[in-house]
Amino acid sequence: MKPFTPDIDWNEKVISIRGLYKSFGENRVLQGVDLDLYKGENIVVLGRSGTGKSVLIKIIAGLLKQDAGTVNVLGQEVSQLKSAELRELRLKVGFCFQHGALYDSMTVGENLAFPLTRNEPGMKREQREKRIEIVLDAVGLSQTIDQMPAELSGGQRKRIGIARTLILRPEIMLYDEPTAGLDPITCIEINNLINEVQKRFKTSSIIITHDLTCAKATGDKIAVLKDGQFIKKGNFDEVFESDDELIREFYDYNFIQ
Ligand SMILES: Nc1ncnc2c1ncn2[C@@H]1O[C@H](COP(=O)(O)OP(=O)(O)OP(=O)(O)O)[C@@H](O)[C@H]1O
Repeated sequence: MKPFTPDIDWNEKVISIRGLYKSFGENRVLQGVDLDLYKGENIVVLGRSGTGKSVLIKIIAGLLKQDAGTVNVLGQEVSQLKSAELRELRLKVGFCFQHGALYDSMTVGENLAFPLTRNEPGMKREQREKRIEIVLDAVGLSQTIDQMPAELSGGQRKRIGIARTLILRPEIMLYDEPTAGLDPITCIEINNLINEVQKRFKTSSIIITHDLTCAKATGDKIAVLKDGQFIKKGNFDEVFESDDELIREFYDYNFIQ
């Protein structure tokens, strides 16, 4: 299990969700979700494919609108924000997409510079280069600055995707399936990186996954999503020491298949 994280501030919630509902036509995806993320905490949202994990983080990032319920992020009610306010908030909420979402025609350095030139146009070139240096160092890939994304391995692309999110210095990181499609050793490296980012950049994170090894390594808390609701929350041992049939089923599914 992940060692105790001393830096969590239990007095400050950075995300607070109450009574969240979201359907697509007849497909009722989220049916009364409550969740609190504290400053400095990593929460893993665990659930099988199609349970609504991505929908949840897209609502948090203001990319989708809920049908009912409240989503408070860094003190602001996301659904009430005007588009300029939402843009401001999104700079503080970094979204790490499943496939890294890098631009194939740009070098790694250009991919990293892009969010800065777009969102902080007044920034001096040296400052931009310094920021790029810092995030590349943080993900351990300084040597790739002039490479094209096609020349990188899957794991390296994920790292650069994380660096590109970090470059705007977000307070919250949302990781969408960070270990999907990676071999077990690379998964461990990504899990370690997520924990290093938490420590070094003082971020609070929601990590969505169906990878129990990732959940165990990165989650200060695990929240298991099933049938549109969280059926269990707690640290890894609290969740998985349970005799609850739904939890056992999920555990067995991960380790047997
Ligand atoms: N924009 C959309 N329009 C219609 N249905 C959607 C939309 N986005 C998601 N859904 C549906 O919502 C459900 C949950 O999708 P979601 O992508 O959140 O699952 P997930 O838990 O992240 O799964 P996975 O682990 O496979 O990524 C699915 O049934 C999906 O088809």
